[in-house]
Amino acid sequence: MKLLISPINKEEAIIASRGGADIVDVKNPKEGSLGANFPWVIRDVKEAVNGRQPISATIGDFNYKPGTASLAAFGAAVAGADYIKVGLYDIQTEDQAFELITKITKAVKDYDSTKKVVASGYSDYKRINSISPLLLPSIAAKAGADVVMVDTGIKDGKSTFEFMDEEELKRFTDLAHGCGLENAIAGSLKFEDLPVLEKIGPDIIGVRGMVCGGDRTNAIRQELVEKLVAECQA
Ligand SMILES: O=C[C@H](O)COP(=O)(O)O
Repeated sequence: MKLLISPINKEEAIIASRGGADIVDVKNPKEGSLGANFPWVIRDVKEAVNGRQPISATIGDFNYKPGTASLAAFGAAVAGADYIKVGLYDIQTEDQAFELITKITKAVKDYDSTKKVVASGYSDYKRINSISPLLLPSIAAKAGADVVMVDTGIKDGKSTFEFMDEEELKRFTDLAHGCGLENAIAGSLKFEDLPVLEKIGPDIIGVRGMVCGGDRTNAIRQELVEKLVAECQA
């Protein structure tokens, strides 16, 4: 399992990078679960990480605005993100999801076909009235994306495991792999979730709170990143 770690600024990005993250993920929690950060922050992080890891950047918890989303995705790609992540937040139908992901993918891949698009659903989709993440793999594959992800939409400390059990997360993983996509699982994951995550077998796990000592409003701690890297390699 690769480790995607979500710093909010350059200083935290350096800590995540030094600690051994596989992907350094730039986001802005003040603007939501997959809140977008500023282009200059993405650029700063890219420069600070200096090629040691790929950079990912979130473009927001989106509603059905394919034009706005594709322009944001293009901006994140130009700013240096290798992975461009969109959250399908206020998306109610499969057609809306398909169009949103298709346009984002076109915006990114026309610019640089090596960049990867990550389409994220939410494990707590029922409480935010979004579509089930289990619908995403086939839609994202048809739309040309590379990775499907699940995260929590509301960051109130409730974990993805409170909304989707091991069997559902395994189904999500198998569906993604069956469609030729990579998948990622995130959402207030804890160290004690690692054994079950190993069983589920996602390609990537995404964390912030876990490496901030349990409270994602605190800063990322290098020793916790190192501990996570060591436990994932054990
Ligand atoms: O992409 C990963 C998220 O930032 C996870 O954050 P969290 O572990 O605090 O829920």
